[in-house]
Order: sequence, then structure tokens, then C-alpha cells
Amino acid sequence: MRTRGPLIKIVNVDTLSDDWHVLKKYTFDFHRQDGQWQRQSREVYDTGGGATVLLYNRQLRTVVLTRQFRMPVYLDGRDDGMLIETPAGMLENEAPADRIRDEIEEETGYCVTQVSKAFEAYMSPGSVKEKVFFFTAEYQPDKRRDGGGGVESEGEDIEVLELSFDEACRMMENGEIMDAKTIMSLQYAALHLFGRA
Ligand SMILES: Nc1nc2c(ncn2[C@@H]2O[C@H](COP(=O)(O)OP(=O)(O)O[C@H]3O[C@H](CO)[C@@H](O)[C@H](O)[C@@H]3O)[C@@H](O)[C@H]2O)c(=O)[nH]1
Ligand SMILES: [Mg+2]
Repeated sequence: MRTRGPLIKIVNVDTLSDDWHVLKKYTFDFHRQDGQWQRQSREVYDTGGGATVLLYNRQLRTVVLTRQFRMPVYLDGRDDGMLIETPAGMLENEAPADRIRDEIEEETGYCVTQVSKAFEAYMSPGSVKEKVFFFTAEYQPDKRRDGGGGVESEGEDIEVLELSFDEACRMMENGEIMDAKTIMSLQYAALHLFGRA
């Protein structure tokens, strides 16, 4: 484990794209473990971070997931580009707990008063500056205001799936669920919320 002083010195920062999010190229000198300084460059896409939630009902032993089109998944050649995910959103400079409460309503239509923080994780640290805050929240089936579906003007067209937890686990194991935050959330639930049947 490294204990000595500055690890890098930034030499130059180029903005390669500043559109939806910002993509920058950092040139820096990196202090190697053998004491040498080595010049490197890395492209970093900064999304501003995100939050996600596992909506569950302990008594019914169910979870609520979403299904939506994801362009990178389509480009990867996976079927029609549709991905099953836990509800999630970009932070947009808001507190993660507030953001995820709004996102639950926008995407699923459920109204949830209490969310619990589970953990935080870097999802793709080689090139994406995105830390995701993971939450869990218990939903009540009769607390659904509308059908959710996301914000149409932003191009969202989200299907809401209420599944038994065991079915969701089977889908994770047979590859129908392939989204990292969803797999992490279901595994967290198996450890801390439900035992696996
Ligand atoms: N116009 C435009 N829209 C975009 C672009 N990229 C994404 N969008 C759309 O902008 C909306 C953002 O919705 P949010 O619900 O706030 O974010 P999210 O895309 O669901 O992001 C969450 O999940 C991601 C995937 O796991 C996470 O990466 C992210 O941190 C967050 O948790 C989505 O409909 C998305 O398709 C873009 O380049 N241009
Ligand atoms: Mg979303």
C-alpha cells in the first residue's frame, strides 16, 4: 500500500467534448512505486454521479424494476437494447436521497417516504467519473400515484416491472438482468433484506 506523497502532477487538461456530459483529457506525471515519474494521459467522462434504489416489499417478497432502451447496450449487439434496471437517475447537483425519491416517482409512479442508504460505488473507474449512491426503499402497492414511465420530453419511455424477488434472482442468473447496479442491489437484498428461497 502506497504511503508516500504526491501521486500525480497534472500537466494539461483538454476538453474534448462538452455536450451532455463533459469529456476531458488529462495529461499528468505519475509517481511510480519505483520512484520514477512517468507521463501519462487519460480521458475522463464526468457524469456528475448518480443514485439508484432497490424498491422492495418484504411481506410480498417483491421488487420493482424498470425496463428501458439503452443505446450503449444496443450498440453492444444485445437484442433490442432494452435493459432491466433498478430505478436510477443522475444527481444533477442535488442530494442523492432527495434525487432518488423524485426519481422513484418519475420512473415508477410509486410514492415512497423513506429511503435507506446502502453503499456507494464507482461503476467504471477506468474512464468514467461516476460514483453511484445505492439506496433501498420499501414500497406499498397502494401508494402508486400514476404509471411512472419517466419524463417523455427527455425521451424516457420506461416500463415498470413488479417481480417476485426470487424471479428477479433467477433473471440475474440466466442473463436476463445484466445491469451492474441492479445485480449489486439484488445481491445486497439477498444478504440484508430477504433470504434467498
Ligand atoms: N439528450 C440526451 N439525453 C441523454 C443523453 N444521455 C442520456 N440521456 C437521457 O437522459 C435521461 C437521464 O435520465 P436519469 O434517469 O436522470 O439518468 P439515467 O440515465 O437513468 O442514469 C442512471 O442510470 C445510469 C445507468 O446505470 C447511471 O450511469 C447513472 O449514474 C444513473 O444512476 C435518460 O432518459 C437518458 O436516456 C444524451 O447524450 N443526450
Ligand atoms: Mg433513469
